This record gives sequence, structure tokens and C-alpha cells, in this order.
Amino acid sequence: MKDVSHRPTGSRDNSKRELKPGFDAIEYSKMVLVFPRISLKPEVEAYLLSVFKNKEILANIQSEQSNFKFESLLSRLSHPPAFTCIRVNTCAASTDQVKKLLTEELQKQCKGWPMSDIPVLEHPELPDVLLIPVIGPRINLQRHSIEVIVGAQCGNAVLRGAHVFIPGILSAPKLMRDGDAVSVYSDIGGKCKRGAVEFMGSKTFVGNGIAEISRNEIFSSNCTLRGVGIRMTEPVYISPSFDNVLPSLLFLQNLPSVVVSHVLDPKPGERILDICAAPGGKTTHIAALMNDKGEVIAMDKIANKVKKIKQNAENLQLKCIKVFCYDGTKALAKESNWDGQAGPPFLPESFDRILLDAPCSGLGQRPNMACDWSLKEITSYPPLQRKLFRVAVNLLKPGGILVYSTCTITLAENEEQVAWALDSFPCLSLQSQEPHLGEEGMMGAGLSNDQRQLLQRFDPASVTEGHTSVSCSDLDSSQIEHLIKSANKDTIGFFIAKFLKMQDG
Ligand SMILES: C[S@@+](CC[C@H](N)C(=O)[O-])C[C@H]1O[C@@H](n2cnc3c(N)ncnc32)[C@H](O)[C@@H]1O
Repeated sequence: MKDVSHRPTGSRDNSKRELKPGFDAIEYSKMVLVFPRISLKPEVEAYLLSVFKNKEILANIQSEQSNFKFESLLSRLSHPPAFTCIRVNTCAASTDQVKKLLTEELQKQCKGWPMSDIPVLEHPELPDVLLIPVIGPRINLQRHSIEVIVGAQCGNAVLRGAHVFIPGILSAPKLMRDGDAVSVYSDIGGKCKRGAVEFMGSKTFVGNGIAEISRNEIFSSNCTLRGVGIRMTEPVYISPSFDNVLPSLLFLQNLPSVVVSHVLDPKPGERILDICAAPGGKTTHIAALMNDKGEVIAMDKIANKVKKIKQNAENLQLKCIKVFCYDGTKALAKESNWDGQAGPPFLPESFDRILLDAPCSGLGQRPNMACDWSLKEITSYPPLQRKLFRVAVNLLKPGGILVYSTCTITLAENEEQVAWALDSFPCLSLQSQEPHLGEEGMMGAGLSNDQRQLLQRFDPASVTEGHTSVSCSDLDSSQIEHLIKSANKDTIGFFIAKFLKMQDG
């Protein structure tokens, strides 16, 4: 693959622009050797390919380049992001204090690992973010003859630093005993039957571990057993585990999700609505950015998930959060004599800022080796997103800010929603975002270059390098600086748009 360079954004000459591919062919083949690219239903893959090779894109870049970018994207999705991102609860501790405590914690965890230390790095633009490099992929791990098959979700969690919990185990050989060294495989096709003694279907190796329970105990018990079933000793990607580590001081969050609340830019004393809030990652961040002063209303439609928001707010000891189980599409009060102070529904123009972190197809999540959703499911979200958006615009005060975000990669749920919003609500204007760490918006929704530049799309295919595979104690400061730059690119797929509701709109 030729290495070609960017032309300045916005320049349109007659020859097709050749975009620099996300990463080079060697890096690409290395990645697909470790894990196959994400497996999708053929209809879904065909749909996504048509999105990533839409007319506007093909008028600007070569078909071969867009194919490569698409393949790179699918391949990146089955691997974890290059960093674990930790948001510091700045209401309870400084970033420096948490950095010291985490460094001590990591030194303890490093004892079983092949490197002497893993650094805790500060993000240069986000003062409340600490980054820990994910080490791997380790391609030369020896496999054991005892094979344990786990569900795809469980396999994904292992790649982000988890041990295997008993409910995630689908198959283990008859003779497996507590203390056996085993190799763990993810059932990416979803075909393994629970309790099978062996599995010959399509599976992907995610690492080695030690069984903490025998096969008999796992599958002959009448009740569902909990707890760790396989303690991972050699995962393909090394990522520290933060289960119950400093729960009042930190929150594990993907980097683009942390960017969202900074873009919303809430101020102490304001009244903020987080319309789809569970489990409360962004809600608690918003409250922390407001120094716990003001009012953050967190709503979600699903009762169990609402409990999670309450739990997270309690863990982080944030008092300005009020949580409601409520359908956001019904959150606009119809009766003008309703005061809306106690809870939803709310009167029009009640909030200074609103976050709509919309329910979406979630195709940007990583690692994700298999998605068995139909095209109907994948394309079902835009109408719900528009209903929620309409309510949010009505609930926003003139002069207020609305941030719309998703963790997916489709045009229909992102740039096309922005084009629809600008068309439907003349009172809205697109705003620039601070910080802007992602790429510009994608072509294909009829937005101008200027409009696309105001959007923020985190695109895993824009990564140019692989994960860290060396011992970090050997890295010098310029290598660390270089490493941090990739933290803004090698993330989950994500999208952010920021709107102002104009005073005279
Ligand atoms: C992307 S998640 C939100 C993540 C959350 N903002 C965070 O950062 O932790 C979308 C949420 O929307 C909720 N949801 C779906 N439909 C809804 C509706 N009609 N009203 C309110 N919440 C809804 C889902 O239950 C889900 O928790």
C-alpha cells in the first residue's frame, strides 16, 4: 500500500484526494493474524460498506483507499483501544494524588506480568484524565491442551483486563480441575452450547489462565454460581483490573465519553439535564465539573439502570445529582400549570444545558469480535433519537447548549441527524468544540466542510500505529509523548455535535 499524504481540508481539485490509510498494510496483517475482524451479518456489512463508500466520499477519495479504511475499521473494532482511560473524581482528589495511588496499585499488579512497570500517564489536554497503555497483542503465548470456551461478551471483557467469571463459561473439558492451567477462547459465532465438553466451531484465543473451579462444579450446580472461574495470568492484551480500586476517586470511562462532558462545559450553579443517563458516567462527570454545585437531573427509561446511576453518584459522593426513571420522549410537560420542579415532565425552556447521549446501535464499541444484530436492529435508532432530540430542544433555555453524542459509526445516527436537526430547528446553530481531539465529521450527509469541521468523530480507522508491545520502563519521555498522541485516535468509535439554541431563534 502506497503511503500518500493529506491535502489541506476543504481543498477540492478535480483529481481524487488520496487519504493516508489508517494504518499500514504490515500493521493491518499483524492485527488480523491475532483476531479476525469483527464478524457482522452480511446484510449489515454490506450496509456499512455502502455508508463508508458513499457518493460524496468516493468523489473525494479513491475507491481502493476507502476499501482499505473500511477493512482497517472492522479490524480495529475487534481489538481493544490502546489505552485504559481513567477519569479522576476531581471533587474528591487531585489528578496528581490519584496518579500516585494508581502507580502503587499497578506496581502490585505488575508482579505477575512480564514487565517491571506500566506507566500512569497524564493526558495533555484533559486535566482529569489518566491513561494506562494496554500492552499487546502477545502473539507468542503457548497454548494449553485444556480449552475453556467463554461467551463473546466475556471474551471482550478479558481483553479489557477482566478475569473470567463463572457465568461466562460455556464449555470446559471433563477433566478440568481447580488449579489447572487452561487456554481461554471466545465463542465469536455464538454457537457453543452451555455445558459442552468440547467445541469445534469458530473460536478466538484470548489468553491463558488458571482454573479456580472444576468443570463438575460449574455445570452440575443447580444454582447460578458467581465469582471468578478462570484467573487470567497471560491475556493476549495486558490491561490492569480496576475492580473496586479507589471507587470514590476514579471512574473508568472511554476517552471520547470524557470529552463529551468537557464539550458540554457545565458551570457551577446551572441546571443541567442528562436525558439518557445510565449508568451515569457522564452524569457524574458533569456534576464533578460543576464542583457539585447546581442541579444535574439524570433520567433513564430502564429502572435497573437507574439504580446504577444512583449507586455511581453515591460511590463518588456527588450530591447535586437527582435521578429519575422516566421516558425521555415524554419529558416535556403538556400542561402549563405543571411546575416541573419536583421531577419530569419539565416545562419548556427549563435547562441551561442538555446532554443527549442517545441510545444507538453501539457499533463503535471495542473490543467487539462479533455483532449478531440484523440490519433492521442496526437501522432502528434514528426515529427514537429524533424524538428525544425534539424534546431536548424544547426543554433547553434560549442561549442554552445541547450536546448530542453516540458511540456508533453510522452516518444515519450521526452526521445525518445533525443535517436533519439544522434543517428542522432554525433556532439551532452548530458550535465549535473544546477540546477537539477526534476527526472532523464524515462526508455523505450533505453538510458543508465548515459544518463537518465543527463535529467530532472518533474513528478507530484513523490510527496509524499499533499497541504498545514493549516494556514501558524502557520508554523515554519523547516515546511517551508519541504514545499519548495515539490515545486520542485509538479509541472506541464515537460522535459528538454541539448546538447553541439562539436567543431570537
Ligand atoms: C448510550 S446509553 C447512555 C450512557 C450514559 N450517558 C453514560 O455515559 O453512562 C443510552 C441510554 O439511553 C437509555 N434510553 C433508551 N431509551 C430511552 C428513553 N426513551 N428515555 C430515556 N432513556 C432512554 C438506555 O436505557 C441507555 O441507558
